[in-house]
Amino acid sequence: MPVEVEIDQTLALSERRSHFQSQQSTVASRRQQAVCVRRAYKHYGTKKMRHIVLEGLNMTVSKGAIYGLLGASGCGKTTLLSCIVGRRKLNSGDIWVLGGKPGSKGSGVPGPRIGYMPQELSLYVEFTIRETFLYFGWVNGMTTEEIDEKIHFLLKFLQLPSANRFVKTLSGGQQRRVSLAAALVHSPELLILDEPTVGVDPVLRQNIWEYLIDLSKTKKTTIIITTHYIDETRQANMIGLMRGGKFLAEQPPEDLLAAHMCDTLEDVFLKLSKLQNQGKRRRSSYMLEVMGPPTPEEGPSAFDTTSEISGEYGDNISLSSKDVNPVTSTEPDLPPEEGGKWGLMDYLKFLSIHRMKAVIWKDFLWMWRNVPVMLFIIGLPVVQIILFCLTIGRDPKNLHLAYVNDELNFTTDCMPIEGCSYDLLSCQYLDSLRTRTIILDRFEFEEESLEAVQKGRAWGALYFSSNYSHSLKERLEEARYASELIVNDSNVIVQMDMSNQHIGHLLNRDLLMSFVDFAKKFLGACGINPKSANIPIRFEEPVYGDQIPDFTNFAAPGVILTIIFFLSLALTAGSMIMERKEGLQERCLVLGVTPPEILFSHVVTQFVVMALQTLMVLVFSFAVFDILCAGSLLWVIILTMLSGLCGMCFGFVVSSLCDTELTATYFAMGSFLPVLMLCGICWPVEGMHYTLKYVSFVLPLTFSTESLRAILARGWDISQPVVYHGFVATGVWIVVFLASSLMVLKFRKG
Ligand SMILES: Nc1ncnc2c1ncn2[C@@H]1O[C@H](COP(=O)(O)OP(=O)(O)OP(=O)(O)O)[C@@H](O)[C@H]1O
Repeated sequence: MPVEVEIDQTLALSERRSHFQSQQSTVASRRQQAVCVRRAYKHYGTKKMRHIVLEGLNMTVSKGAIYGLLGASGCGKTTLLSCIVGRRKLNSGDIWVLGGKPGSKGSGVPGPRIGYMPQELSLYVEFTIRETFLYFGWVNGMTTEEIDEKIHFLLKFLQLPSANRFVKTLSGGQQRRVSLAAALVHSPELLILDEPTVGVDPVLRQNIWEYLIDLSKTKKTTIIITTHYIDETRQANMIGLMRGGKFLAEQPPEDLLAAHMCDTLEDVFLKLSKLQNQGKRRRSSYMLEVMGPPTPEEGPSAFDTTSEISGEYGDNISLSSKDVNPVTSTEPDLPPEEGGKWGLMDYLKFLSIHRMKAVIWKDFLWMWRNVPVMLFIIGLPVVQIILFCLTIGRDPKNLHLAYVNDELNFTTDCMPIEGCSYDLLSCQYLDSLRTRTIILDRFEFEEESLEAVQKGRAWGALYFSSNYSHSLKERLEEARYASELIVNDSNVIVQMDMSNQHIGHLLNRDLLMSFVDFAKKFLGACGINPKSANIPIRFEEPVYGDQIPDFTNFAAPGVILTIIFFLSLALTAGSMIMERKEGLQERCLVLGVTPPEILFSHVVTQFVVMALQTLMVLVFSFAVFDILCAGSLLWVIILTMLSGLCGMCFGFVVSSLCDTELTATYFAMGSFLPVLMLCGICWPVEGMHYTLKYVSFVLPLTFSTESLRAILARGWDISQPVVYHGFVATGVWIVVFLASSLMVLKFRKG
């Protein structure tokens, strides 16, 4: 049957026209509605790959109405709801919610005027039911007594088990009911429920609907509900049928059924979808079908396309002017129409104590419920510092050196020699080498000892000629008259494997120092001043540090700061991304918790963890492994904690930029090595390519590492520029990271 005939049979032309003509509205009248959406346009993706989700959509939800938002999966319902609660922005078009523009100053949206049950569970499953209600109630400014009163009713009504049951131990359906209850707990003016009846048995589903109807009648609560059980929305006052981001219709259910002569709303949806597919549902043609042509008196402007009709713009048969609960003069004052821009002072003013308390309590409770995870997080830096102290900077021991000593027959060994003896000086030198934990492997021929080095069995080959002792004696006694042959034969010939810089340098040092030791001992025994064995440069006690500097002490400041910085980064980014992925952050933001409140509560809770990590790391570094600390421990603690705070703030940036743990991990890993290499942690900045030095100066750990090194090795205090530069630079980075993450959190909501 043709469409126009169908509709003619159900609604008289004059009646239909009256519905449409009453739709003319002004901004003032739109603001009187609970929700009013006009010409909403929203797309995702880039210009090339644009995915249009809402296309000129109009929607009107009267105060106190139950509005069923129906449509196939992916048609844009959740997107529309996110725009309504102020968590996404339209690309164009207008939305008024409870009289104000969502997200504008003074609109109260997002905020406790709204109760939002998202599609995902969005609950802390480690909490009990009561703790869940306490959290949502406190965020919304309720007292514990008020919440407890409400819990009793909600548990009974939603057939939930004991309030002390953990959410994770509930069935899927029970968990969704807890989520629904969390949206109801503070009795909001506008309830937005995204598929609240999934997994709920038919009897309970009917109870929920009855409760919603009661709420809308007695408390004038406006309810927008999406569901896949289309026919349950017969009980709604108004239905919006959405398809492909457009409204096929926006009418009371009984009118829809009557107009399309269907028994079920599913049939209506199917019928309208077919019409849309045939391209018939264009406003220009369909308006004529529904309303008839304008009379000569009305003129062509009667159906002016800019006039106000709810439903899909230019593509609807809305009768939404049928107010369910007409607005009366007793309505509360409307928020300012244009809220104005949020300034810094507004943010500070909106740091609410009760919300901060609730969020901080929630974060601590989460930690308490995840004790093994927290122990791991606190224990991890300890393991890392232990590994560092046990592995990095210690001198390699038991290195092999091959030698050939032609002063001896291969069958005879060096015998101990006491006193001033010029015999077998090679043996005396070798004894001195052995005291340095070097393993000496004797070979008969030079080729064999060289082969041992070539095959990697020894780090160097030493050769003593057959008249080594004699030549050395001659060289000492004849000095300037010593012949070339004498000088050559008195040398120990050394061929090293220098492929490993550290080991090569260490053995070179040991070979030289062992010779000095041997010479001193020998000269002393022969009544000559042993000091004459020293090279003629006298190294006095160093001003700072030890005569033989230790790589552990050099690397420790950078390593301590890196451990604390990156573990704080990981903890913060991880927990923020987890909250966002599970919809917990979104739910929090819809309730009016502001980004600064989320950040500050994370700072407070994670600061405690970071302080414990710092304490453990410092105890192990200085008390257990005796890393040099010549300066004040107080400055060390403050600087380390500041670096941890800086890492946390960097974690905020990472988590606000990355959507998944994987991208955050790549981000963190990608920044780890550059920081390690460029911040002077494992090699002095002075050795870098000069362009990289400038890069190094704008990285967060460069100044702090230098500062900590100066405190630990030189014992300097905060009055020294090198030291206070580290504190100032870290403070600046904290501010930069915090500000950047706040900006990203504010603007990155689609
Ligand atoms: N952040 C996003 N980026 C890109 N596309 C998105 C994003 N969010 C949603 N979409 C797309 O927009 C369309 C509408 O999604 P939306 O979640 O609003 O649908 P829906 O009607 O709520 O679906 P369902 O009933 O399955 O929840 C979908 O095609 C989805 O893939």
